[in-house]
This record gives sequence, C-alpha cells and structure tokens, in this order.
Amino acid sequence: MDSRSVAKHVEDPEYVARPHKLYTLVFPVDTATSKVLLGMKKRGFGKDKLNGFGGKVEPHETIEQGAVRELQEESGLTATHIKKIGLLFFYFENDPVTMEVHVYQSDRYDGRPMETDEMRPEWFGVHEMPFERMWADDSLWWPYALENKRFVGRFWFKADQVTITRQELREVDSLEF
Ligand SMILES: Nc1nc2c([nH]c(=O)n2[C@H]2C[C@H](O)[C@@H](COP(=O)(O)OP(=O)(O)OP(=O)(O)O)O2)c(=O)[nH]1
Repeated sequence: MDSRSVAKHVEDPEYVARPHKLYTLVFPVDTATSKVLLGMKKRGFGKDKLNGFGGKVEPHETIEQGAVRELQEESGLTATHIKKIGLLFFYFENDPVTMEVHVYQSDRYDGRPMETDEMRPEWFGVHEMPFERMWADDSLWWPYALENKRFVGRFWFKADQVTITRQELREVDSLEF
C-alpha cells in the first residue's frame, strides 16, 4: 500500500487491502465570474470527456505537488493556492486496482489557460456544468463542491466506464487524516 494513500481512513477493510493508485484532479475557479475551467481530454483514459486537470501522482512527490504539477502540465496555469475539496474512489469491473483521486479547487493561479497535447481548456459557469460530456459520477458530487462541502465518494463502474452499478457519497468534516 502506498503510504500516501488515505484509503485506510475511509474504506472498509475488504477494500483497503486492494492496491490503490493515487491520482489528482484540480478545478481552477474564477470567483469573479463564477466560472470553472474544464479541459476536453484529447487522448488516453477519459478521452473526449470534459474534466478538471490531473493525473497520476509520481513516486517522489506529495499528492499536493502532483496536483500542482499536473495542472501546470495540462492547462498552463501555475496554482499559487489549492484546497482539497473531495476524495473519490473508483472501482472498475475486471480491474483489481482502485483509483484514489484527490480533488482540489484552485482560485489563485498565475498564467493563462492554454491548449496542450492532452487538454483543450474551456470556461463553464459553475451552475452550468456540461455533465452530459463528463464522467457519470461528476453530477452527483459537484453540488457538494458548490456548497463548499467536503465529500468522500466511492463509485463502482462497469468496464464500459459509463455505467455506475453502486455508489456511496457523503459529506465529511475534514479531509485531513
Ligand atoms: N471528474 C472525474 N475525474 C475522473 C474520474 N475518474 C478518473 O480517473 N478521473 C480523473 C482522475 C485523473 O485526473 C484522471 C486520470 O488520470 P490520467 O490517466 O489522465 O493520468 P495521467 O495524466 O498521469 O496519465 P498519462 O496519460 O500521462 O499516462 O481522470 C471520474 O469519474 N470523474
């Protein structure tokens, strides 16, 4: 088990024992206009979906460092402040590895969004999210983010990466373990 994983604090023992791979996901927010920056993923896992910016946490870095790095690489923005808003666990049918995704918002960053090899960025109103073009779970937990609530979600997907067969989602007081 990766020592940076927080699975043991939030999952039941049966799932804690599974291998966990750590990921980040950052949503840059423009508080003045109430818009959030999403990127259209141009390749790889989640291709053609709109999402925040993130990816795998490298072995040598903290989760937060990974979040800032992936945001920079994929959007061109350099976050000067990020805050953790949620924790998501994804289980895919026929895949023994749990995806443990640490979700952040950033309302302070330098630079301007730019298209990269991986993402085409676009601003959306925080109340007008294009959920039909996003991962199926996003419409379920985004309301927590809007209300400034911290959340933990667990979602079981079919291999089609679209169908959710089981879900758990709850507000938590803190994401510091
Ligand atoms: N909003 C949302 N994001 C998700 C879901 N599932 C899921 O993996 N993600 C995010 C977490 C990561 O930010 C991203 C997957 O990481 P990735 O495969 O792009 O990682 P990477 O950039 O390191 O990969 P690579 O192409 O460079 O090898 O997708 C989901 O259901 N909803």
